[in-house]
Amino acid sequence: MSDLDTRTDRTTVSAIVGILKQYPRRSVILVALALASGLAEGIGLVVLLPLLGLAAEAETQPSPELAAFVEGALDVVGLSPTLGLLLAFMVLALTAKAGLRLASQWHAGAASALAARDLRMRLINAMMRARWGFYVQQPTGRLSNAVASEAMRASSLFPRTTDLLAGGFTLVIYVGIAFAVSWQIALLSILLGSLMVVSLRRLVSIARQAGREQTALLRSLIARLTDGLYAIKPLKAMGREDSLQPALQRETEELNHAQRRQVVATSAMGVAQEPLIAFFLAIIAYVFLSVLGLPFTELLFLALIFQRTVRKIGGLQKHWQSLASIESALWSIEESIDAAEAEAEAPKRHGRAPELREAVELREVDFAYGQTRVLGAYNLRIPAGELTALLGPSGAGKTTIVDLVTGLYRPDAGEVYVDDLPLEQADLHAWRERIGYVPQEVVLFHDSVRANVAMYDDELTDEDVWEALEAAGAGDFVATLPEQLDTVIGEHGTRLSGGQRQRVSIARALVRRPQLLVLDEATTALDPETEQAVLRTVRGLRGSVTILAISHQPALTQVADHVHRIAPLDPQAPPPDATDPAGVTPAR
Ligand SMILES: Nc1ncnc2c1ncn2[C@@H]1O[C@H](COP(=O)(O)OP(=O)(O)OP(=O)(O)O)[C@@H](O)[C@H]1O
Repeated sequence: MSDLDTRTDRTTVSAIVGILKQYPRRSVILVALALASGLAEGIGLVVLLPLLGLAAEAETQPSPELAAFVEGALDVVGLSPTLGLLLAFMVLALTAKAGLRLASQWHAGAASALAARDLRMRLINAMMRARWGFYVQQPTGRLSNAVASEAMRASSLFPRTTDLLAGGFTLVIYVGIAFAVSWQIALLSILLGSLMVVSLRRLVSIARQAGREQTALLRSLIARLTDGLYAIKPLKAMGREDSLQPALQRETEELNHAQRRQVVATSAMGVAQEPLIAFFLAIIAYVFLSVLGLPFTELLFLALIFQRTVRKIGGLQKHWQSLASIESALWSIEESIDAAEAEAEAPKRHGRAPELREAVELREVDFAYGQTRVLGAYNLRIPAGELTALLGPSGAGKTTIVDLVTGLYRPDAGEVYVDDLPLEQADLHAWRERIGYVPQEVVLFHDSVRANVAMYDDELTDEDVWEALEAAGAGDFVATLPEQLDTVIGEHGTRLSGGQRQRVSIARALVRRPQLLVLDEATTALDPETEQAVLRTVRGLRGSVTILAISHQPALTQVADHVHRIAPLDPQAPPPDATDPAGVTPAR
């Protein structure tokens, strides 16, 4: 389950500290509210003392000093400790405590939503800035899961941390009161409370482990499901959807078990605390009444203090358990953010904006995917304003060349130049803004034709979109669609034919009038007539637009100004010399 389990710096404490440090102002407010509500609860308890004094003989008063302190405090403001006043005070204090808890929870809820938003935005921003290589390594479902479910689970660390702090403060106040009443009962509360924590600590680790398993399983399940849905058509067509099901079912079952274990551990914690506290109370009552012969009123108050203090200790353990069960969601989303940030490209507007006037050139470029060498000292010149065709068998490295030209990959050696500007020193974003790219696999959104062509660029008008559709040979069929530009084309454009999808994709590449148009097998799905029409349009763009086209189709070679043939590198062969292994054949 990756390094979620093994990184020793990732503890519940570091999760709490991390989240508090990230929101210092909100944390201070939350801590102050927690403190105030703890105080209010403490006051509610302390005014019980004179009440008991009123109810019983003064000498059986459990803590005469504390009672005298309350009476003195009331005296300062000119009030005497009557039954009505004390009861009113208690109700007021407990109401104030409830109000403060409400304010604290409201604030924690808002903070939690903020934390979820921030985690999501950090991941989304890091993903958008990441190199192409990052996406190649990631199942997309994992990232979707991080944005949707992990951010939500991780953000609830904030309110749970506040609950823990509030519980901690109240405990400190209770322990203080307990000491003021009787140091013996205070020590007993701490001792037996700690004993309870130690005996139930296994339930915390069960919840933590179950939380980790859920995080890992959700990650894997959503990634698998996303992949499966992407490929659902061939799976269905071949009756193979069932082959996907066992793994999905297994993970769903495991998720169910992990979730159940967490629920059982959480409820067992609450359930197990009660009898333990009752057992402790019974022993205390027996010892105090029968052995020490304490009056009942005193025992009542001491038992109340003991029970409240031990309950607070138990409450802290419950909050701790609840934090432990979700901390893995934070580690998982942080892991995705770190991975994306480690692959960050140079920031926008960094370097010189390339002006393509002469040519794009690959000079002595070496490139390998890990151990797979694809290009060795490769040279290619794509003259500005002309149509260059790149031919070669499958796997020869044509798409890799396109990815180097667009700066999606960096060469291992050699360089890509735009005129005389090495891409290394260029403003990559500005360069890509000048590129129109039609990928081998058409990727369309479940949205309107307009959105698919303009790609949500508000500066593009409907006229721009129609013009691009006409140029791509798509104007006629879009005009016949029921809602024309507003027609929603389905998931991945499934409501269109393959050729229609390809034309929409070409229109998308043309709509911003690129300087460099890259067509990666862009006309393969078109009938010969449409292909000819599109190629005529593409050819007509020469002069203002530089075109790099990859194709197996002879049609392209007939209209290209230059045809380059590339052969796959022999993995056994020594590194090639500086001559172009592909050979360069001017076609016209
Ligand atoms: N991300 C990657 N990781 C590892 N190897 C890769 C990766 N992408 C491509 N390759 C390998 O690099 C080689 C060149 O791939 P590339 O896609 O550039 O070929 P191509 O000429 O465009 O092929 P086709 O005509 O089939 O699209 C192939 O052997 C391929 O298996």
